[in-house]
Amino acid sequence: MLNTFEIKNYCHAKLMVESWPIGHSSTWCILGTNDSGKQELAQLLSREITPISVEKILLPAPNDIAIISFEAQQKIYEHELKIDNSDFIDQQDLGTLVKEFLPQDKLNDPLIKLVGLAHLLTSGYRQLSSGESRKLLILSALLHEKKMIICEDPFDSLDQESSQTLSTLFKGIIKNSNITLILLLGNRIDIPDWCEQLAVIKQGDFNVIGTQHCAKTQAKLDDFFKNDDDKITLPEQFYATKSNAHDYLVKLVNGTVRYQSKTVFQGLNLSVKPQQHTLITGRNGSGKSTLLHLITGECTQCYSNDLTLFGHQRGSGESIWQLKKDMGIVTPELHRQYRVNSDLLTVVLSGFFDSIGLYQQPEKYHITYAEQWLKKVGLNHKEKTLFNDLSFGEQRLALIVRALIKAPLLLILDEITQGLDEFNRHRILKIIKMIMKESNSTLLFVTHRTDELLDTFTQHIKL
Ligand SMILES: Nc1ncnc2c1ncn2[C@@H]1O[C@H](COP(=O)(O)OP(=O)(O)OP(=O)(O)O)[C@@H](O)[C@H]1O
Repeated sequence: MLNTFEIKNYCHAKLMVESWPIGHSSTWCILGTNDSGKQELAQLLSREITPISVEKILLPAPNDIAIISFEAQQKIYEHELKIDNSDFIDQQDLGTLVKEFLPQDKLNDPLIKLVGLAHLLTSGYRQLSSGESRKLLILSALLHEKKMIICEDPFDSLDQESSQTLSTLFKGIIKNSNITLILLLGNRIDIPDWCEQLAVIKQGDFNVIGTQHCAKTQAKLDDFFKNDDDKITLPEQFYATKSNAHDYLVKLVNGTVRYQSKTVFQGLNLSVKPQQHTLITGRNGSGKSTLLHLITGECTQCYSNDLTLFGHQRGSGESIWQLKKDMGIVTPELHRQYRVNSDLLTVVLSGFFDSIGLYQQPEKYHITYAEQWLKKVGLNHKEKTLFNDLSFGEQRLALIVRALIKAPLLLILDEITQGLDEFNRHRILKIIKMIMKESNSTLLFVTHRTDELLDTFTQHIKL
């Protein structure tokens, strides 16, 4: 007989589940805002947390459960950094290879090609783009035939085609297998139409609200996401941003980036004039982040390229730190790298000094600005919370504020809304739109989400 999964009267300091008849081979979407308890729910399912009391808990064995989330990706990345032996072996240590994440007897499985990872089997995990690493974890869970797959915001960081492929894949697999699929979502638009059951979680309180295609369920969902349209104004610094004295903020001529035998792009021309807000789109792995890393100096091939920033040719004396004074940067890479465990206020203040961690004494006005910004994104009550104790979405918000705080000439924003719930996403998009319309800052913006292709962008680069 097949097991049917169920939880009844589960009580934990941060989570309360009265009744959740999960069933078997079922599909669930659990909706909740950032820090609503979705993370704890995943930990409940994988038995990483222990309840104060529980009446009934029937779940697959922890080994039969896979959790795919930005937190899980971050943990793997940190592990990979720890085992990196590049300094000792005198060559680049690739770390764990993509193929080592997959069952060795299934390395020819057609699913690998279908999700676009076949050409990356011998790449190291750390070399993958954010979308590629997400696809790998999903693929690994499917090929390892986990009984339950819990996936947080599965479509965040996937390009349109990959999202479609994944959705079709999930739909087919669920129909023909014994997998129970639980999607933890922060945005209503991410609910796939094939998902049967919906539940919500708010401040740790979990409630089933019904089947998806039912008017009553939709009404409950609308009520859950009801929002008093909050009025946001830009801080004064944005109106005082100096304008750029040069014709171009960025000029890349015939740009090329290669890793060993792999060419990420070549012959790429990009010029961004002041106020020429630029949208960059393209498939996973097409080189969007690499292009931004050239500009931010993270990719050392900036020196072998004909690249001019704020009128300074790269490699002609101006240090990246001097150039970074005029840049505000948020990228998945920065989020991965921000591992100094300071409190939230300190993280935001570090934006004034372009540092990871804070090594300079901030002025009083810095602190006032930081507090004002935290209030604008609803995080003022958490200013003393350690960065690592914030949810992934809250960490992302903190890094966005860190980039905005000095009202820079150039804002480099790479998939910044990853992990944000729909309230926070719309709030950030509103701020971004105001910056484009009302200030002297110029945006370089990468996204996969079609509702983020704002009409305020004046240039669109497709890679
Ligand atoms: N250090 C490296 N060595 C080898 N390959 C790399 C390295 N860094 C990136 N790549 C590869 O270069 C390609 C482009 O990566 P990049 O992160 O720029 O893609 P992207 O367009 O931003 O993708 P996504 O939409 O998934 O974020 C990817 O296939 C990635 O695996």
